[in-house]
Amino acid sequence: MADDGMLLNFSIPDSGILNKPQFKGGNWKQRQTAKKAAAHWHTKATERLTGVRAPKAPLPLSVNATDVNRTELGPRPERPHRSPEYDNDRPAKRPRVSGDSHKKVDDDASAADFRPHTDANVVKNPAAKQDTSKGGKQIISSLFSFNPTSTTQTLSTKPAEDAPVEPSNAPLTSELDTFTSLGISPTLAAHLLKKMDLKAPTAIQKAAVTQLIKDDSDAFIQAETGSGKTLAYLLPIVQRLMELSANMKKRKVDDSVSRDSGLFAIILAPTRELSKQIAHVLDNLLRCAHWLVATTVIGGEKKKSEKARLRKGINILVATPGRLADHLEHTKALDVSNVRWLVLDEGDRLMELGFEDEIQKIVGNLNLRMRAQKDEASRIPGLPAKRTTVLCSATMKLDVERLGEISLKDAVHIRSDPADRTENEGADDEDQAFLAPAQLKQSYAVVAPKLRLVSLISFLKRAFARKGSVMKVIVFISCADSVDFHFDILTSNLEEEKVAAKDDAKEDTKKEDDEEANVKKSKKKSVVQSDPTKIAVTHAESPSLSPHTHKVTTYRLHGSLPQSLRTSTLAHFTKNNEPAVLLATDVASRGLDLPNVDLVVEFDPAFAREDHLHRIGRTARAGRDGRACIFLMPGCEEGYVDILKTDRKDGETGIHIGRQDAEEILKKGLVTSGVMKDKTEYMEKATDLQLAVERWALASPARLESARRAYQSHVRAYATHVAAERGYFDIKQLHLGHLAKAFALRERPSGMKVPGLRTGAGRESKKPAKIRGAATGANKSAVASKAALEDTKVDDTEEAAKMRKAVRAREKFMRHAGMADEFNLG
Ligand SMILES: Nc1ncnc2c1ncn2[C@@H]1O[C@H](COP(=O)(O)OP(=O)(O)OP(=O)(O)O)[C@@H](O)[C@H]1O
Repeated sequence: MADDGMLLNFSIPDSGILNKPQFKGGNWKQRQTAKKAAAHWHTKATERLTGVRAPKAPLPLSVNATDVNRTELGPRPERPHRSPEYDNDRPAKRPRVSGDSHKKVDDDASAADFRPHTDANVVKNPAAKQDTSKGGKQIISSLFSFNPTSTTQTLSTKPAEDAPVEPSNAPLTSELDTFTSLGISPTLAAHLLKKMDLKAPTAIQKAAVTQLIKDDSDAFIQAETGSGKTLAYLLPIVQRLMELSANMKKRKVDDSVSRDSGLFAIILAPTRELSKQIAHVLDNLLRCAHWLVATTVIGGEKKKSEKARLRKGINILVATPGRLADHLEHTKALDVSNVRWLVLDEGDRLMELGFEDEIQKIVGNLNLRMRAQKDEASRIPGLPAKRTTVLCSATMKLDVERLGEISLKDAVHIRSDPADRTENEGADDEDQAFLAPAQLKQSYAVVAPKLRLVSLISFLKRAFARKGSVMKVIVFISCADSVDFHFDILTSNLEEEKVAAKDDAKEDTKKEDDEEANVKKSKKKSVVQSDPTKIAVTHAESPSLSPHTHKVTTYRLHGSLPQSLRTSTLAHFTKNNEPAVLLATDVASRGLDLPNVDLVVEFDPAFAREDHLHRIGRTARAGRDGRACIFLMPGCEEGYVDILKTDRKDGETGIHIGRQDAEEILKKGLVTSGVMKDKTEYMEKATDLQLAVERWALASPARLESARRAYQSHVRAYATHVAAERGYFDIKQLHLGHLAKAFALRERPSGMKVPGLRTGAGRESKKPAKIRGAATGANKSAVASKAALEDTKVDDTEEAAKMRKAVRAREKFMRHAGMADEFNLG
């Protein structure tokens, strides 16, 4: 019988066509797994039978009649098929067009990074994606996508000139310019030559020594960095005291000057480090006049032992203002009635750090004691009747004038003799003395925020690649937290992290959706290094910077470290004859004379142009060669190059400042073979490095906290550029999401919380009042400062007010960031 047209009409019972299996035995987990597997198999089998796709949850163990009948009505509209990876790969937001990304400054920035990847924007990291395996949302974005483009890229730069430049701060070369020709005694001159290896004076020494030996007028000394200002004021003081001693001997009034004869000279310096350095130069000088005794009183040292030294008798005192004012009030043994020389070194810095009150107190006290002594007529024979005050400062602006009013009377302005210097012809008169040394080779690197960290590592790797080419490097970073973070990164073994990252990448392609496995894997493979920010460690070998041939040591220095540690760190860095890099805040920018510094890197630009000149002045000292490179981000920061160019006039075009791009830095630093396998090799290496750094940070909560802290402090510091320069460093233009990547962070800026410290540094509405205020201020002043820069007629008082405002903002920032100690307030 033909069965054509015959209909089978049966329905499937509610209980399903397949029986629900019973699971017995094993533990709970095994039973659950078996149950799930059976359910899955059951569903698939039913689907095959009925042709209907079962809804995902809850999993039915049977298909009922209604579902079958539905097939007659037409299939239920199906959801589009989603691959298991779909959830991970799906962009969280509509992708923005490349180049837009830097415009939006909130924590959205991070989200903007995770967009569907294409070959064009992703090199290695398979898609910028959210990774939830480590708890909390993480954003793993590509390093090379959506970076802002340089605004000055197309402008051609003048090629570097090979013509040798005459050093501007070197000792004079004329045979007539000797120390004795300036009035220095043959004994002292011989000591300078034989014991200190100083053959001839520098231009500023010639001018200052001649003036200060011949008369007792007050003086204002202004000269460029590394030109020997310390000896310019120390030599005449020691010479005069040696003369005094010789005269006393001749007259047989007394044996000679000894430590009991009284305190004759005080030198005030803004920082403890600088005070110690001055004291060290002085001690070297006094080796030829052993009867003269010098000491230091500086903040951070034990007052009791300082008092004991003062009681024993002192002739020359080097001090920080706070500590000296304290001793004047509380140490009876400190008699200042014989003080005839007062030196205020780094005067602008003294004022910037708010030492005005202390200096006023000190000067008042000295005046009072001198007047009292006049009445007693007990003056040491030969001791000048008048006190000479010498003020050394980079600039003669603003607060320095005020300091001059407090301390100087009819001062002589001492600068390098123009006849000895052929440079600077076009420089304006006021700033003539404060310029970068002529022989210093300057450059700038345009690096997008995401690429900052890998670029820094590459830059340093390249610098130390060949043994002996670069011995010492100083990297300036805006705040202590950031110094700590970068120190931890550079002293960690990132290679091990890279291996772990590669293994993970392979595994990830196999089992991308297995979260549980990922968590276990990351726990197992994360190489747990020593915990960061162990305060006692201030130097360590840097595996990522050390080539096979030699080791590179990384140091850190900032004001939050205990004084003893700072002193020992500087001493270690100074004595180290092997390649070394010092990561430092501006605590190392002023006056410090660290030998053999070949290169200064301003990873974070200075808060003001003057600070920049002081920083780069740590190299190219006393006629030696030196290089300096400043990192700038694409966009408004690039305009800062114009400020750098006005530094020293060189014909009509200004100085030549070389330019480098991140791409070039990464290629040179990471592709060590020198020959790239393909065009993207450097990108792969940079991505590996970045992943290693991120993995390093994720390996311990302490590291993550240190990274967040560094990031937040960095953002805060960014808001404190001086008003006149805030147009170039506009916090509103700062891409916080991209910047977070340079701190190894995979979090949205708004989600960051650092225990006990700052809260949210991302979304504007969530910013702490401090940042909000600063950003708004920055915004307003950006307009004002741009106008100020354009308007050359801005008067001094207006500029002074702006500068004061900026200084106050910076002080506030320092206090807020727990950096009051940054400048060693004595
Ligand atoms: N006449 C000289 N001949 C050779 N070297 C000198 C001479 N005078 C000083 N120096 C060296 O020059 C270096 C810089 O000196 P110093 O620290 O006094 O400079 P400075 O002008 O105070 O710099 P800064 O403005 O950065 O504080 C020191 O290493 C010092 O030994």
